[in-house]
Amino acid sequence: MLQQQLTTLLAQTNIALTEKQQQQLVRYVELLTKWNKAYNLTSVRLPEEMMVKHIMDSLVVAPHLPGHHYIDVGTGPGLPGIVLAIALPNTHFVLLDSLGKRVRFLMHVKHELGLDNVTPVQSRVEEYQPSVKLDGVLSRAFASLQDMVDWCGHLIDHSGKFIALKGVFPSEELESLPTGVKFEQKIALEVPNLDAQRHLIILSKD
Ligand SMILES: C[S@@+](CC[C@H](N)C(=O)[O-])C[C@H]1O[C@@H](n2cnc3c(N)ncnc32)[C@H](O)[C@@H]1O
Repeated sequence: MLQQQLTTLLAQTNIALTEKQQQQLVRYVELLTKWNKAYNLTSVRLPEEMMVKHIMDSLVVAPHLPGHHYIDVGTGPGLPGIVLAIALPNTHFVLLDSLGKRVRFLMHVKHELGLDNVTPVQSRVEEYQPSVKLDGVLSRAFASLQDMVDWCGHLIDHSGKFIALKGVFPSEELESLPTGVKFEQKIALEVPNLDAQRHLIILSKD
């Protein structure tokens, strides 16, 4: 049933996934549903709702990630990082969260899905030092753009990007960006069966 729903949703996008990738996404929703009861991972309880609000909402970011090394800051249960790691198997994602139980869940998902391209890390982002040069810092439901830039500035150099998944276009947040950072691009995202605005906001160092 979840597989059928995923197939129908994917048909409304230009994202092509193999059967294995689709099975991994379905299994991830099953794990989220199972462990949500014990770990309180997301306020979305129903798997069919997760498929739209979490899986598709994260998946539509995949075509907009050039490069091969990203960090998902405040990833929680792995959103968008786990979904993107499934969709982009040649790209590596550090999945960072300060909460131990969420990172334990991510280790379990990594193992269950055989995801070699994710590294779950428990740390406050301000204290984390990447071991490789990162192409971008991703975030979803994490912080204001200003806080994201303040807390994550040390993670990227001038070629890296800050990439935030937002709802309503964050005009006020963009007006109060810290100095040394510039707005590069906004991308309006279409999420099938989701009646809400979604934007990708891309910033870089000035
Ligand atoms: C609202 S949740 C969003 C989770 C996920 N990105 C999503 O879209 O569902 C924010 C997450 O950020 C984490 N977080 C907040 N401040 C943090 C910090 N300074 N460093 C690392 N993680 C942080 C929290 O533990 C929480 O899991």
